[in-house]
Amino acid sequence: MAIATTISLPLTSPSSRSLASIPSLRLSFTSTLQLDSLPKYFARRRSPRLSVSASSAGLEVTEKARSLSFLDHRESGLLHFVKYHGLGNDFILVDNRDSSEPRITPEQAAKLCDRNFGIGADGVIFAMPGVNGTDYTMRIFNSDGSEPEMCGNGVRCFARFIAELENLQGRHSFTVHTGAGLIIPELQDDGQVKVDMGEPILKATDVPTRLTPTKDQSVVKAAIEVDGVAWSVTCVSMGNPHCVTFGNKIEQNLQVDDINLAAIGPKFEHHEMFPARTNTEFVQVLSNSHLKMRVWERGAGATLACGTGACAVVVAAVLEGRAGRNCTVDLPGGPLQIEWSEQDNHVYMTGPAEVVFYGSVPLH
Ligand SMILES: N[C@@H](CCC[C@H](N)C(=O)O)C(=O)O
Repeated sequence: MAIATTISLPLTSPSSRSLASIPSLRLSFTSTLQLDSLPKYFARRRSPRLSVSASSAGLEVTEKARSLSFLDHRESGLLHFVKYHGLGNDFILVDNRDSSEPRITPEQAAKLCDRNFGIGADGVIFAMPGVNGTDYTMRIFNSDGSEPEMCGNGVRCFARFIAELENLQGRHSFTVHTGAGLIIPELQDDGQVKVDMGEPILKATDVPTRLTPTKDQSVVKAAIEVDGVAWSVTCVSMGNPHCVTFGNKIEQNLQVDDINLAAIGPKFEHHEMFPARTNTEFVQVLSNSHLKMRVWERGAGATLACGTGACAVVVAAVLEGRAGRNCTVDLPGGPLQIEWSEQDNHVYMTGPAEVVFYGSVPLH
């Protein structure tokens, strides 16, 4: 995958004026001593810094020019980011390690996620200081500006982002506080990221769903009418709510390629049985260890992949007796390996995360 770096340039062409005469241009910058793969503004937290001044670059800058920096103004209104994707589920990653407040508002996030007027993404993810003894906190805004508790593909991207930002000193794993509790990603030698996604939540009121529990306190193979059709669903929370279906009254075994997601997805998402809205997974069983799914995400619509969704799908498949605890889940963007461990009841997700490009964007 080619990596493009977006470079912010002054609006005035330097060719028409000498560099030093541009009053707003400040020519000092900092750079890390190590050869970083991220641009200079994503400095490693613990790296010593080397200051390169304007004079060492062979250019003169007046005091006045220093105090009236055009780039300073531009910089202060810029958001530096790295775009990542996990199987086509794409995110704008923001280095927010110096503050527990997201650098941008939900409204700004929604604008940046717009695929025509913004950068284009399914969500914005903030890498923040850890709390309660964890190494980091991850927060995320969906592309509609709502804030989910967790994001599976996002946390793999987050892990790769942190590994670029920080000197992990040989560590391959760290702890991440999320709205879904403690999440532990582990960077593997082959570049994939394995994530301990914690325990699934099955109690109906905690998912949350208003559907009447069918088994203990959980909703397994329950009937729900959506758009005039009786669907069979299992509700699972991976910190965020999921409604998993393998079929309905008309089609007991779904052929997921035939589903009109844009039509049916929003009807599930906003159904009165889901007070916090829901993500919905439509699943086809290919074998005892191989599932195929498409997803309609709460706050983001149809996406190419959903990590928490794939985890919920395997939990639902086990509860419905349709598959074993170790599955390959095919999503439109590619496969994820999911295991629901019998030993610790945790769900483990393994999959890729890739850099797409670096950039800076003015904030409005
Ligand atoms: N794509 C994500 C899930 C993102 C959050 C979701 N849209 C929600 O609102 O719960 C994943 O990979 O898990």
